[in-house]
Amino acid sequence: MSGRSQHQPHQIHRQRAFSRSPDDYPVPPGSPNIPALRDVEAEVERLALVNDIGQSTADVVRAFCAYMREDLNLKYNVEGTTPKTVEQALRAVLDKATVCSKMQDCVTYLEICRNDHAKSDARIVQFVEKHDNAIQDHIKRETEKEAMKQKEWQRFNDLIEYKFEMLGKLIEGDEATNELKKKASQSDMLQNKNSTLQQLLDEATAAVKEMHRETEAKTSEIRKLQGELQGLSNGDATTQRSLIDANKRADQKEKALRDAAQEAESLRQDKANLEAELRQVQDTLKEDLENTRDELRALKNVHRQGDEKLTKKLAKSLEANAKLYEELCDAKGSLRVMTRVRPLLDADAGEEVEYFDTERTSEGLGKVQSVGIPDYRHWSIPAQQRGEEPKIEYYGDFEHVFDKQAANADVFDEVKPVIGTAFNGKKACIFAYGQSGSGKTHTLGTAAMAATPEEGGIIPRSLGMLAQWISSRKDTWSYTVHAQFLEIYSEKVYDLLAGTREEVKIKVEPVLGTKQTHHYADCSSREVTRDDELDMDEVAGLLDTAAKNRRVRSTVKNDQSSRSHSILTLRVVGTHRTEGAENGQPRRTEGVVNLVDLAGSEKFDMSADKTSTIEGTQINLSLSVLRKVIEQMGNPKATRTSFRESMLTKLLEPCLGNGSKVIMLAMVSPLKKDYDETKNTLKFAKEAKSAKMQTIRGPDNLTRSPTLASASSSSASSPSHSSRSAINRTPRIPVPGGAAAKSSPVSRPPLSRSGTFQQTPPRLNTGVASRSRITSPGSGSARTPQSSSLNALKSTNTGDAQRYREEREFSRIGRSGKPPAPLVIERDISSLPLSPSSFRERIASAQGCHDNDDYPPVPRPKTPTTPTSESRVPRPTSKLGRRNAVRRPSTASGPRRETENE
Ligand SMILES: Nc1ncnc2c1ncn2[C@@H]1O[C@H](COP(=O)(O)OP(=O)(O)OP(=O)(O)O)[C@@H](O)[C@H]1O
Repeated sequence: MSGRSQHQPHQIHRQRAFSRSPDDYPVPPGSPNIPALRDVEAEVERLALVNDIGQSTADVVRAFCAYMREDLNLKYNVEGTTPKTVEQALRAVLDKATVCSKMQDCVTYLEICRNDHAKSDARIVQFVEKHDNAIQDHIKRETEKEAMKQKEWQRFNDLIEYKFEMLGKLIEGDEATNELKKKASQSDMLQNKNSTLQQLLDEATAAVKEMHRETEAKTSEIRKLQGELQGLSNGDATTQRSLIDANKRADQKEKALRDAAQEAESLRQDKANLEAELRQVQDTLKEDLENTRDELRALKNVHRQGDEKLTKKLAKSLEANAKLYEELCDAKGSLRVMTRVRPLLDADAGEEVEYFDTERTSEGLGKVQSVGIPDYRHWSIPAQQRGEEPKIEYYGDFEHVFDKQAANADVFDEVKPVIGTAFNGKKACIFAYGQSGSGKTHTLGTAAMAATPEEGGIIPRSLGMLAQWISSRKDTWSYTVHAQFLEIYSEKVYDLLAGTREEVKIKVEPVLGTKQTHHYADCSSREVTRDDELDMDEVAGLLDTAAKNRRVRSTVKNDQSSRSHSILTLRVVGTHRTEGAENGQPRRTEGVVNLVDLAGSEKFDMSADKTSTIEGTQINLSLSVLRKVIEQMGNPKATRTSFRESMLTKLLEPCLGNGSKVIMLAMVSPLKKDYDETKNTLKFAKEAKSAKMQTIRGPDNLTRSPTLASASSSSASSPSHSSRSAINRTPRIPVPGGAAAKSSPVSRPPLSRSGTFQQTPPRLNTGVASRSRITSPGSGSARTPQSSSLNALKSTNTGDAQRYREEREFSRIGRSGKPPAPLVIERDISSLPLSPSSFRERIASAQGCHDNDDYPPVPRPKTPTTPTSESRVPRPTSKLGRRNAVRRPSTASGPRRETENE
């Protein structure tokens, strides 16, 4: 407290000093300490400058110095005071001042704060004062507003109340309206009711009126009746009379009733009589019926006996027919040549037509079947200028000439006797020759597509005939048929029925009893019979497969030109059911038919590509070899044959001789542009025809010694011959298609050690130069001819070809005598599409066209099957007329060509 009280005056003083600079303190003149004090002040300033001391401290020192100066000036204004003392005093003061200054600083700070607070308070007070008024105003205004709101609120409440009041009134009004409406509707109803009641009332009134009227009327009526009654009661004669009449009528009716009763009685009597009569008749009839039944039974027995006799007779007559048939074929010759002129097709529109004369009459011979075409080669220009016609060059006399109106059925009628001989155990071969597009495939029926079954060619018709043949002989014969379909393309052989396109190997086998060898295709054949019937589905499937597999190509002449030769071989083995069965040697026939669709002969085409050129060359080469062979066979001076020069003739070798019946179909185009090829084909046909005249002979006749040839042809019937022959020293494989294939019931050797012929493996290539390969489970690979050569040798000693087959069969089956495993045919034709008119239909349709009893064939009426072609080229009446007529329009719808009159 004392310190504080001490410092209070200083404090006040210092407060004043803060506001002064050192210069404000003047140094009293003459003061000895003054310079030292100045130093202190300077030092303080310096220290303050370098921040060694705080500003407040510096201020304190400065204030103190100033104080001291004053003090000194006041107290020590004496000379002699030493600066050292002053300085020490100053230093002590300074130390004290430092402490003080710190305390002073706090005090000052507090003071400042207090001042600031005071200022703030003042400002606050000022602010409060300043704003207090505004607040007061605001409160005042708010209060006023509140009052107004209260007022408004009051008004609003008043309004609401008013509205509620009005609403209540409105509701009351609605209720009143509804009430009114109800009352209105009630009033309507009442009105309606009222009007209804009124109406009812009106009606009732009217009814009452009516009743009144009626009452009045009744009353008047009653009165009237009363009047009448009065009149009646007076009694009159009229009523009496009517009563008498009524009585009479009643009597009459009674009488009529009595009469009717009498009649009914007599009728009842009649009925009883009739019933008795009927019973009598029935008894008599029953008796008759019984008698008739007995008679019928007796007749049936007689008929059965007759039937059996008839069946036997029929079988005999069938055989006699077949024999006659063969004789007919023999009489007609081994090689028969027929020509067919293709009709015009739509594709031929605009083409110039060749003239054909097919009705040549030869003096002394009557009509002969030949083909005449104008010899344009020798039709010189001067002759043309002179108006001369070209000379007609004739080719023939052929077996038959089918003109453009002939149908496939007509062709088949001509060739079917030959096919029939094959079914009966002979060999037959039908081949179609001609330029590309001339109709070979159409005639043979090998194409996959045929618009209708009726267009079916020789192949489907033959199969139809075969089916008929087998079924009609079912009672007496059992047949097994095997089929093989080969294709020769570029001198390579393929199996058309196989799923693959692998080349078939050609092997050579010796012919039993001869020095001959034959070629055969080493591939499997298909059995097409099942349950003693021709399996039509199987056959149709095979034909479809073959048609699909055959190589065809579009050429200038034909859209679907066959680029290969195809050979369908059918081997028909028949076993008689009874004849010889009792002693184990059933009568057996084995026939082969070959149906050959040759590739089209062609002119060399400069513009053709390499493949076509090679193809064409190969085709022409093989055809020329065939031509050469036929020529050699017809030439008695020929010493050799060219069978081995081409694959075609190699395979056809066995069926072109050795008693085989051959038909050549020479196909020609009707177009003038094909003149050269037509002439060429006709020339070949003419040559073949003359070959027939020389009696066709097989290669044996030409190349073998007469002894061997005869041995070959009669080996089946002369068992001793082979033993005489030198060849019995060499193992030989019998070729049943040779002499052994012939039907020879008498000389048949014992059938087999193991069983019947049904167990014969399906070998096909008998009679043609091919041999089937058999694939059966467990039997391993195909059996080759050499594998059974030992057995063949043994059998050769017996001299019987049939026996050799038996031996071979026996060895194939095995010594155990077990029958062979079933034949397995591996093929997959599921992916092949069926043709629109499938072979099945074509065969079935052909089946209905002929039966087995029509031998010799009855010529069918020649109905044109292609009316368009018929209409295109009408038959000319005269030769010249015909010649001119051939240039008529090619199609009915196509462009017409002017008749060219030369
Ligand atoms: N008699 C015919 N009636 C109706 N059309 C026929 C007749 N002959 C042939 N054709 C038709 O002529 C065309 C050619 O016939 P096809 O294919 O049979 O000739 P091709 O001689 O076999 O020929 P390629 O040797 O080139 O195979 C075919 O469209 C065929 O339908």
